[in-house]
This record gives sequence, C-alpha cells and structure tokens, in this order.
Amino acid sequence: MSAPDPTIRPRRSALYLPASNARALEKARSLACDVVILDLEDAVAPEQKASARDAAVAAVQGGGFGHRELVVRANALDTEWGADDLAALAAAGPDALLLPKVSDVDTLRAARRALGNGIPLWAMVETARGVVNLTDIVDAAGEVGLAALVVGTNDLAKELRCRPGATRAPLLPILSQVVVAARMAGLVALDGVINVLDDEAAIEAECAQGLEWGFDGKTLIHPAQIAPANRVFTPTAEEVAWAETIVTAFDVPEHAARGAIRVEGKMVERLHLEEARRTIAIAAAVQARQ
Ligand SMILES: CC(C)(COP(=O)(O)OP(=O)(O)OC[C@H]1O[C@@H](n2cnc3c(N)ncnc32)[C@H](O)[C@@H]1OP(=O)(O)O)[C@@H](O)C(=O)NCCC(=O)NCCSC(=O)C[C@H](O)C(=O)O
Ligand SMILES: [Mg+2]
Repeated sequence: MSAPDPTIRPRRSALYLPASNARALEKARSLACDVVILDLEDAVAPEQKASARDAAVAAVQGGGFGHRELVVRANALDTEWGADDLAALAAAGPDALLLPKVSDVDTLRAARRALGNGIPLWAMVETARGVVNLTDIVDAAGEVGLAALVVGTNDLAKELRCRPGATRAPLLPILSQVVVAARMAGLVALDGVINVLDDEAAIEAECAQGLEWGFDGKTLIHPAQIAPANRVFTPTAEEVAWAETIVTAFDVPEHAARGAIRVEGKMVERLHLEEARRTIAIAAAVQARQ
C-alpha cells in the first residue's frame, strides 16, 4: 500500500455532542470517530450557552483528541450568543468552526470578520435560502476560508415541511446539490444526521446512501453510530485491490502514452487512475490511524 497522503484526511464519522455534556466530551477523546463537533447551538439550552462555550474553549485548549479533528459549532451571529462564541473560539483555535444555518455569503463574510484569519469555516446547509444560494456560497469559498459543507437534515425537514422517512426521498435533490456544490469548489461534503439511535441496520443503510450520493462522511449524534459510518466510508479491500490493479496497469511502459486501456475486461481511463489513487490514499490514511 502507498504511503499516506497528508492532504487526504478521513472524515467518515463526525460526531456531534453538546459541549455542555462533560461526560460525552470526555468520552469523545477516545471514540473511533474521525471528527468531533462540540455543539454550542441546538443541543445546548439557552441557560447553558455560556458555560457550554467555556467548556468548548477548555476542551480545545486542553486537547487530548488525538487524530480526531476538533470542530466547534457556534451559535449564529444573529443570535445573542454568536458574537461571544466567535470571539472565544478565535482565541482558542479549534481545527474548524462550523456555522449553523448559513443562508448567504454575507453570513460567512461576517463570521470571517469576527473570527479573523486562520480557522477554517465549515458551513451548515439547512435553510431553504442556503440551498438556493449554494453556488454563491461555494464561489466565495476561497475569499472566506470555507472548507466544508455539512447538511442539516433536521432543520431542512422542518423548514421545508417535508417528511424524509427512511428513504429520504424529499431530501435527495438537496443532498445531491450539496455534493455538486462542494465538488465544484473542492470542499468536503458531510451528510446530515440520522436520529435513529438503536437500529444499526437503519444507520448503516443511511450511511451507505450518503456514500452512494457522493458524501465524504456522515454527521452523527451517538457513539453507536460511529462503527457503521466508519465501515461504510472506508474503502473495501476489493476497492483497494481494484485501485491498485488500475495503478499497476497504467505503470506498464506501453501504456504510458495511452488515455484508455483494457483492464480485466473493462475500459479504464486516466480519470479512473485519479480515482484509484484517491481510494488508495484514503485507505492508507484510515490504516495509518488504526
Ligand atoms: C441523543 C442523545 C440525547 C441520547 O442520549 P442518551 O440516551 O443519554 O445516550 P446513551 O445513554 O445511549 O449514551 C450512552 C453513552 O454514550 C455517551 N454519549 C451519548 N451521546 C454521545 C455523544 N453524542 N458523544 C459522546 N458520547 C455520547 C453517554 O454519555 C453514555 O456514556 P456512558 O456514561 O459512558 O455510558 C445523546 O446521544 C446526544 O445528546 N447526542 C448529541 C446531540 C447533539 O449534539 N445534537 C446536535 C446536532 S444534531 C443536528 O441538529 C444537526 C443539524 O443541525 C440538523 O438540523 O439536522
Ligand atoms: Mg440544524
């Protein structure tokens, strides 16, 4: 297997937890998720907002999350807590700051001004206006330091008054739009949460749906959801073997000037070689952290 590519970071499983929950926060330091998202927004009651902010800052400063990317979801800037959240987090320096309910580029610009430079922004797509403005939002990614789009399926279902159910049919066009927008700008795309806690088959099925639609990983709300997400978003042994077969086939000197070749009865082009290299790099990065 090739050496890990430092630019390829697995984000198969991104676990939210209320920053006000000290037990969950401690536990997250040893869970097998790739990303920990300390929530200051919807999972925290208004009377706990200030203490949750302090706990998030202490967690960022205290560290101990190992390979896990540490992200904090702040309150929106148009709430009474948003400005204080961003000021505190600008000083603490999490790996990224997740902004909820991003509806337009101005929201991101305001957050960037409040945060200063340096900390990447992740944006939640969970409002109708945010979906409609996706192109403008990702077009400004470089300007505002936007690195990821994260779907908020609960807020979307509420705002659209749709009923996603197990198939998520009413949300599928939006999931696709988010992936298209993310790929257009070279951003990470994370699928929304599943509220089911105890049905592993249902959790795994929804992770698989997210993978099929192009997401890099899934946001989660409970430790029991981590294993299914990691399983689904890790390239399988067969996928890695096929990727290595493609790389080996293009390494043959007589294929050096060829755009398309035959491999095991299939046409393979250089675009597949790029995909194969990415698969191998992701698998290596996953293996490196085990
Ligand atoms: C959903 C929960 C409220 C369930 O809580 P509970 O029934 O108490 O959990 P368990 O008893 O099963 O917990 C077992 C142990 O696991 C720990 N735990 C639970 N959840 C987490 C977690 N998220 N991270 C880390 N550890 C966790 C418990 O402490 C137990 O540990 P132990 O004491 O050792 O037994 C609860 O899971 C929860 O609060 N989840 C997170 C909720 C959240 O953050 N929501 C905000 C994001 S979701 C969202 O809104 C996305 C988006 O904006 C949208 O619109 O869709
Ligand atoms: Mg939400």
